[in-house]
Amino acid sequence: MMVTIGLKDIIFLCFCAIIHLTYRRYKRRVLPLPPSLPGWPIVGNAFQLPLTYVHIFYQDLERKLGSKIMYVESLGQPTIVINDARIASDLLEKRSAFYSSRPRLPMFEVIGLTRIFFVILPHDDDWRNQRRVFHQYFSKKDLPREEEKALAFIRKALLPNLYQTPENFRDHARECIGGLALSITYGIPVNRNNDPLIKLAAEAFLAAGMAIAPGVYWVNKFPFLKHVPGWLPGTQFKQFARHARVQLNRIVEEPYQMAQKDIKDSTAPESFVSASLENYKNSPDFELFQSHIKNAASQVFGAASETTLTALMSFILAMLIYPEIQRKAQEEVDLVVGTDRLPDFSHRSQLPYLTAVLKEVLRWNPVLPTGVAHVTTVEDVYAGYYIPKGATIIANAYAMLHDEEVFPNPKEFDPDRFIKDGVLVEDILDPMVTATFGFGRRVCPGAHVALATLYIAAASILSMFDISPVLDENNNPIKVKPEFIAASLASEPLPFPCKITPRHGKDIDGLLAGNMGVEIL
Ligand code: HEM
Repeated sequence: MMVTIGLKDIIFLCFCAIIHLTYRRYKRRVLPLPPSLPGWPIVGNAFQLPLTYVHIFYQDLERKLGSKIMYVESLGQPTIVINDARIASDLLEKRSAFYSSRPRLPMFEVIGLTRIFFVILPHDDDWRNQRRVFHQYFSKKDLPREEEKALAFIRKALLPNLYQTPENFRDHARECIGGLALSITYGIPVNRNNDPLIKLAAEAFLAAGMAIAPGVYWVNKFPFLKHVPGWLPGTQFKQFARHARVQLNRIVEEPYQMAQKDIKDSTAPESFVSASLENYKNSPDFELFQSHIKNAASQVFGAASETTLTALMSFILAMLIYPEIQRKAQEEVDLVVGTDRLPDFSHRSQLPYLTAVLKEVLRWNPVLPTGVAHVTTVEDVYAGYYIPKGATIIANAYAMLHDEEVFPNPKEFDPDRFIKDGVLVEDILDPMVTATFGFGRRVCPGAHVALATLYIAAASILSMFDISPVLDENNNPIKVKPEFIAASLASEPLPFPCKITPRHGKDIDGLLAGNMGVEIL
């Protein structure tokens, strides 16, 4: 059927367009932006925004401006900061169709790898396809498969290593979590100690985390800096970017090629890569999906390692600083598990105090305190405020989880916020569900895997070891102040001394029988 458009229709369309444009201009002129710091002409607030502890700066800004939704601008780039979980949910979840893209990351452009990791992809088809591939494998109903692997890595790698060389606890935690991520993703053999891919990944993903973090690099604030020649003073970020490109390319390619070889040789156990390739092998778009699978795999490896490690290190730090809470959690584990077995996943639902401890770990030191920024794809109005199209949205998980009205005395580590008379309370914001893992369509799709890993690591450590302060030369315990990395996406605790010793009355050799001496997992 032919549709003819007459002059009347054209006039009507023009009329609608004029009304629409006038309304947009009206909104922009009449509606205020959210409360903001006064900025300078052209640069806006660029010089007022810090490069470190950005989440704390925005928490303080809330007090100055008296608002949990704020506006800052850097060289014309608008940013909306949200310090409240309900507002974040109203925008990032209820209006997720328009709040789910990602901002440009000039530092990643300098590195030259903007299309690989789907955490930084805009809200487009490549992102949709990679996220779909991810969900198909890591669905909640398949969690027992990941739990089994996590149990094996904790028992065969983390616990024996902590028993043999406890002073290297941070390296052991990194190797166990990294190895687990490598194994889940690629199914390739992993060395219990000094695996070269885990070492490479730690460096490469730290570099990626710094390139994504809202502070850290001036080029993310002043994108024109990426055109400045690398020989000029002050452009070390360009050398850093070259180095990061090589490392990130290697971490995308090397484990994937190893997995493919094992699949060809039929020696590969099931993994995200092998199952996903099998799943798409008859698809007419197989080649396209092969590249999605390779990229999504490096994303899984990266997203799972640094984050879960940060949560585990926060747990160890909290147990060190709050020994009475550690004792209470150990008593619960002993009561449920007994002293002659190791915890497994069947005990999880019977350990409410440990669950409260882990919620408090995620609240006390949010793993990604400023989350991962979203970006708006249309202009919008919220609570009478104008939200521009293309605005960066920072959902400040730290401010939400340290809100004094919800969590009195927020710097104190206190699991009793989440438990009353031995029962988990339900009428409080739950860090296992809200803020920690982000919001809306971009919410972390691996949260269930992360929580399972954190649970089994924490329960196993509590059941076997005491975490206590190192003694100084006068035999006095060294007091550790909780301090966290200032300039990265993940808030990893800074190195701290601590003693990890077998618990009195536990037959550690008996408990670990069959798990010791496994060098390749
Ligand atoms: C304690 C550990 C973890 C924390 C705190 C965490 C947190 C987050 C956060 C805040 C985001 C961004 C959400 C948003 O944009 O609103 C994210 C994204 C993501 N996470 Fe996690 N995560 C953790 C572990 C994991 C694990 C174990 C996996 C994989 C098995 C994973 C896979 C991903 C992926 C693939 C994305 C990108 C999602 C997208 O952009 O669509 N994460 N995570």
